[in-house]
Amino acid sequence: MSIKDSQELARHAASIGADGISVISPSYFKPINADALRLFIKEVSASAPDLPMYYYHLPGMTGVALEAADVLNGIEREIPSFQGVKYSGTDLRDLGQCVCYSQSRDWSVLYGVDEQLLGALVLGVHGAVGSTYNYLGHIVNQMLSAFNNGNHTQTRALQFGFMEVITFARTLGFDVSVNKQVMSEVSGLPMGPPRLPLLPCPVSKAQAIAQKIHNFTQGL
Ligand SMILES: CC(=O)N[C@@H]([C@@H](O)[C@H](O)[C@H](O)CO)[C@@H](O)CC(=O)C(=O)O
Repeated sequence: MSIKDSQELARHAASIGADGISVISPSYFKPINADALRLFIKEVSASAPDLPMYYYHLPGMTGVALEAADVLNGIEREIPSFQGVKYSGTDLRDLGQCVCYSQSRDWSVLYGVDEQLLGALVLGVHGAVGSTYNYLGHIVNQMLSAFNNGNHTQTRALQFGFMEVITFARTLGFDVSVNKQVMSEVSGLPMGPPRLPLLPCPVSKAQAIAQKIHNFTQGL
């Protein structure tokens, strides 16, 4: 996504009354350091200065593995509307530093690696946004309740269930198109094909994953 496209989308979000905006790193021409990425986020934010801004850290997709904690460092001085980060990386030390930095600034840190949410909860994240919650949302809610009630045994058991489902899906090949087909299988609502270059997922693959999800949720 170019800076001009991002700014246009930010202006559009403001014009339709959105509650906030979120920016991922550009992934074709990549920022060479955290300062460059912070400047990019600042320029996008300037197109919608009244909207809360979140940095969406998604290194697996963008290929930009800069530490999110470095991006956050001092960002409030450049972007007054900055409100937090969605962290979809697996580096729990970097995540922990983001949570630590956010505490005194009253920002939100949301976690996005569903198979290791528990580690992030222990570090103090404020919420979770993940693709598997499209069909396992009621289970992650149970997990959050168990965690908040101090029931470590149940929290772990539910996290292990997520791990088992996602590991199984990965052995078959798990990407956005597979996930979309799994959503169709689980919900019964046809979601349609993915956009190119993603290819449609064979129905049998999605059905096998949906069966695994069924076994997990029925076994609780
Ligand atoms: C790289 C990726 O797609 N991560 C997912 C996870 O929910 C992920 O699918 C899940 O943890 C399984 O690995 C989300 O963090 C990202 C996501 O849902 C999105 O941006 O649409």
